[in-house]
Amino acid sequence: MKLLPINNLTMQYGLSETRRLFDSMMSSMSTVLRKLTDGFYTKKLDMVIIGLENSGKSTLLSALTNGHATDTVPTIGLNVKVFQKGRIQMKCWDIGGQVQYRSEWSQYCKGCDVVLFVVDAAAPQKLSTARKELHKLLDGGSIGSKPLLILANKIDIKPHAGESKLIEELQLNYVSETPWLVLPISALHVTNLDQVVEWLTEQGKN
Ligand SMILES: Nc1nc2c(ncn2[C@@H]2O[C@H](COP(=O)(O)OP(=O)(O)OP(=O)(O)O)[C@@H](O)[C@H]2O)c(=O)[nH]1
Ligand SMILES: [Mg+2]
Repeated sequence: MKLLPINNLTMQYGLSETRRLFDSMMSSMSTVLRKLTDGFYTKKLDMVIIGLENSGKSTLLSALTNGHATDTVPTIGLNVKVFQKGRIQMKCWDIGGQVQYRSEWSQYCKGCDVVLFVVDAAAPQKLSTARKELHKLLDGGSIGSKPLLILANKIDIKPHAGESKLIEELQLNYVSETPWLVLPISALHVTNLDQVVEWLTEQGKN
């Protein structure tokens, strides 16, 4: 197409038609530019959610993606979901917590950028098993220096273990190579999930 100067266009098409052509050209250019810059700024973050069965992993994932919890059934194998938070595209692997799926955890930890470990803070009798499973991954080098977020879930149930009890029960004070943080949440009631998103977004920027 031959490009004509604006005054030639005006003579050929009239003022209002020239204006319409000009506006549509500018709008196409800005769409192209926006697509280019969006692609440039969007970052990707791969995460895995692990933890014992019934700790609330799938509830957490549904609350993160939908903004509210939905009914869950025990996960057979795994679920995967992709969702966007700000400029970060997050891909989340939610692996079943029953004994037969735990051997898969280490592979997914190795393949992801960050690890979310969910514990049922209202079930203190399960904390020693959670500790053994977590330390198996830490000692085996599957997490290494990847950021680890420990989510103390079900804080809506009373009583529940507080942060210092969890740190002690999970023996987190001995963990030095892996940067870790404990956050109390209720996936069911969407309590403190804004802090989870904030932490994830921060990791996605790095
Ligand atoms: N009270 C309470 N219940 C919760 C919370 N989060 C999850 N639950 C309940 O805990 C049960 C198990 O939740 P899931 O999300 O399916 O647990 P999961 O960790 O994915 O379990 P697996 O898939 O078997 O490993 C469900 O009945 C949830 O409604 C919470 O914050 N508070
Ligand atoms: Mg599940």
